[in-house]
Amino acid sequence: MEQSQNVILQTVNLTKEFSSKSGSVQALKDINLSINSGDSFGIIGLSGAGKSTLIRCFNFLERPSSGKVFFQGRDLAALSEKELRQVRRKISMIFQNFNLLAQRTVLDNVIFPLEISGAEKDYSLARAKELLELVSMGDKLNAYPDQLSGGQRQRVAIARALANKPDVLLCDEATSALDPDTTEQILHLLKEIQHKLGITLVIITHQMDVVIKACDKVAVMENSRIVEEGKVKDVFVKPQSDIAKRLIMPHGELVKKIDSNRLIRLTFDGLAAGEPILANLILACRVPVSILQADSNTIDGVTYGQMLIRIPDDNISESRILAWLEENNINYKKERK
Ligand SMILES: Nc1ncnc2c1ncn2[C@@H]1O[C@H](COP(=O)(O)OP(=O)(O)OP(=O)(O)O)[C@@H](O)[C@H]1O
Repeated sequence: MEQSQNVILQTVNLTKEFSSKSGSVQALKDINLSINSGDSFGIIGLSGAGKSTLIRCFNFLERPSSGKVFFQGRDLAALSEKELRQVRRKISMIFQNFNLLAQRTVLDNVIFPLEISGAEKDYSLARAKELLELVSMGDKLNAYPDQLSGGQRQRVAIARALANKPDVLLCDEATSALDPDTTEQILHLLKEIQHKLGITLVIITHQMDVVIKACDKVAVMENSRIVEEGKVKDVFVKPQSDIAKRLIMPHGELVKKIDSNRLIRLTFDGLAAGEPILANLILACRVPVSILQADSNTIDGVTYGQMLIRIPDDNISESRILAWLEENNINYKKERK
């Protein structure tokens, strides 16, 4: 299979079907995805979209029903069990519920995968200590998992996942059980590790915030398919699919509740975000406008924002406003109920 040298993980026409007593479920349909080495790649979707199944196919914890998965150009289906075990060491994983061994200390949890891979004792001890320093858990070597907070447990899980020097770290809702501050710290740690170790991150989440904070690229999943893919800032500023729009600005319920059909959503990029767009619009068009919801985020040091506004309920005001938005190159979309 031809692929760019930079591609580390690739799926080609990947499908996965589960059979159960109540019938079969198509968890993945025709997934074609290429992840480059060093990327921080987000996969976002609502519950049941197929994200976990997809990430589990990346290291063959789940075998595809059809299609291919390539890791560093190697077709995983063609590997022996032994080769697959070696590949799995290079594609490690962290989880929402941390999956630490409760009877082992922090240090022994990190040593565990090194024991399994047959590493020498002295090396394992030194490597585990070094990794626990890296995740700021060097002072908790002898603690047990149930003596730690969620954020600390995830730090230990990250250290453990790095033990065998993986090329890819798969993160399955790794921050979903954490509070917002701890989430931020863990995402910061993951980014730091990505830069320091040159590792590829694949982050599964249902939260757009996580993608914005930690990823450069994103694929949006819905009903077992990838419906949109691109750089995070492009998807954030101009989401194409309805599901991406919902995930970015979940105002569907709000729009339904508002007694007006004259709603406009503005999306603006870094250049415009600092400018008083609304004040300028009101001054230029001489119409009252109210903000119903506003949200902005900083990606790569540039602010991107969205705003849902209500405009007066008459055609003249509306056409004046739309003309002004066009003239000023501001992205907008009329929202319908
Ligand atoms: N082992 C299994 N047996 C049967 N059905 C399964 C199995 N694993 C997943 N599914 C089904 O496949 C679909 C996709 O599930 P998956 O867990 O991949 O979605 P998800 O996007 O990760 O959602 P969540 O965040 O809720 O886990 C769902 O309909 C789910 O019920």
